[in-house]
Amino acid sequence: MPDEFPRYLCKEWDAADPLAGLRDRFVIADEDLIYLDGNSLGRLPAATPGHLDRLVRDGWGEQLIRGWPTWIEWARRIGDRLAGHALGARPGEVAVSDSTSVNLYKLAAAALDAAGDRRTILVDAEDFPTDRYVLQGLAEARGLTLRMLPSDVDRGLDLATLRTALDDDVALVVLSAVSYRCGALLDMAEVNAAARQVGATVLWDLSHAVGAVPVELAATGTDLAVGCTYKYLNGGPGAPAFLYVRQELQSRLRQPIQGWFGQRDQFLMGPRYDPVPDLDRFQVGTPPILAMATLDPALDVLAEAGIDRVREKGRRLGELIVALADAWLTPYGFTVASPRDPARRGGHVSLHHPEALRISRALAEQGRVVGDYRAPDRLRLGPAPLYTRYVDVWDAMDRLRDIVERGSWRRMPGEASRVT
Ligand SMILES: Cc1ncc(COP(=O)(O)O)c(C=O)c1O
Ligand SMILES: Nc1c(O)cccc1C(=O)C[C@H](N)C(=O)O
Repeated sequence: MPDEFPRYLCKEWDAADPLAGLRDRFVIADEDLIYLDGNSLGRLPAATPGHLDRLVRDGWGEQLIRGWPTWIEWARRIGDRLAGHALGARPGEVAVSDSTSVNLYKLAAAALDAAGDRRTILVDAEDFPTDRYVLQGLAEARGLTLRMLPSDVDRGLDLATLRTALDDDVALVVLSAVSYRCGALLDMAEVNAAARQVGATVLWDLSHAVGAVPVELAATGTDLAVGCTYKYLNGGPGAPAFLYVRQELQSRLRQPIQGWFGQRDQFLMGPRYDPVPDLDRFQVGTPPILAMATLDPALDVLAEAGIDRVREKGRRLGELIVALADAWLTPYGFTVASPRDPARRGGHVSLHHPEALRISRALAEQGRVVGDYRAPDRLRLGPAPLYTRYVDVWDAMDRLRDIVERGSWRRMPGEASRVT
C-alpha cells in the first residue's frame, strides 16, 4: 500500500468492488453516519422488515397454531443454510437455538460429562467474558480446574502456550476462532489436531468469525462450536445463536438441559426424558420463531456475496485501517493493537490509546463514526464487508485524525457507562 492515501483511490476500489451493489440491500438510515460496528450488531437487511411483517400477519395472524409443523423445522433448516454458506459443515450438524452463552454451557457440560476422569478446562484468559464466566461456573460446580491461558491482548493466543498446557488431564479447551478484542484469528485445524493428540475436546466460539472469515468446520476436524448471529450475520439484536456438533458425536453427547425439544416423539408427551439420537437433542424449548426468521433474508445476502469474497474485502478493509492508523495516528499516541499479518486477523482491527474511551465518544458524537470502545484502552473498528465501502473507512479514519489533531476529545466525559 502506498505511503500517501488519496481518497480517490478508495473511490476507485469501491467502483471495482464486486460486493458494492449489496450495500443497497441494507437499510442505511443516515448516510452521514459511518458504521464500523458490524462485529457487535450488524445492520438491518432491507428485506427483513417485509419478511417479518408477512410472517407475523400471514403466519402468526392467519395460520395460528397450524404454523408449527413448518416452524418447528426452522432451527434445523436455517442451521443447514448457515452450515452451507458460512460454516463448512454438513447438513444436520448446525442448529439455531438459545443464546451463545447458553449453547456454550450446554456443549461444554456435554463435553465434560463425556471426558471421564479428566479434570482440567483450558480457556484463553483474554476470551470474551461470558465464555470465561460460564466455564468458571461449570468448573466450580464440578470441582474441576479452570486454567486461564496467558494470551497477548494485542496478538492473541500463541499456539506454543496452548501446546504446553495440553496434557492428558485436559478435558476441554474453549477458544474463540477470532478474538473479540484484538481480532486474532486462530488456526482451527492446528488447534484441533493438537488437542486431539492428548484426547481433549475443543469447543469453539465462532461469534466474531462467522460471516467474516470462511469457517471450515468439517475440514478443520472441529467437534463442537457455538456463535452469535447478530454480528456479521445481521440477524438483529438478540437473534438466536447457533450450535454445531459433529455428526459422529451427536448420539454420544448428553446435554444438560433436558427440554422437550430434545425429546424423542416430542408430542407423545411421554413420562421420561429420552432424547433423540441426533442434533435435535441439543435443543431445549420453544424456539423464538420471529427472532429466528430474520436469518433467512440475512443469509440470502451473504449467500449472494459468497463468504470468500466477504473475506477478501474484509482483509483489504482491515489493511486500510492499519495503514491509515500507522500513517496518520501514530504521532498522536495510537498503536495497532491487532495482529498485523492479515492472514492472522479476522474482520476487525483494534487500536490502542490511553484515552480510547474519550476518543471513541468524540468519534461517535463529533465525527459521527460508530466504532466500539473496549475496556480499558482499545478502540475497535469492525467494517462489515457487505455494506462498508473503502471510502467509509477512509472518511472514518480522517475524522478520527481530525479529532486527535484538534484534541477535541478532551471535552468528552471519561467515566464508564452501562453499555459501551
Ligand atoms: C465471543 C463472544 N461470545 C459470546 C458473545 C455473546 O453471547 P450472548 O449472545 O449469549 O450474549 C459475544 C458478544 O456479545 C462474543 O463476542
Ligand atoms: N451482545 C451485545 C449486547 O447485548 C449489548 C452490547 C454489545 C453486545 C455485543 O455483542 C458485544 C460484542 N460481542 C463484543 O465483542 O464486544
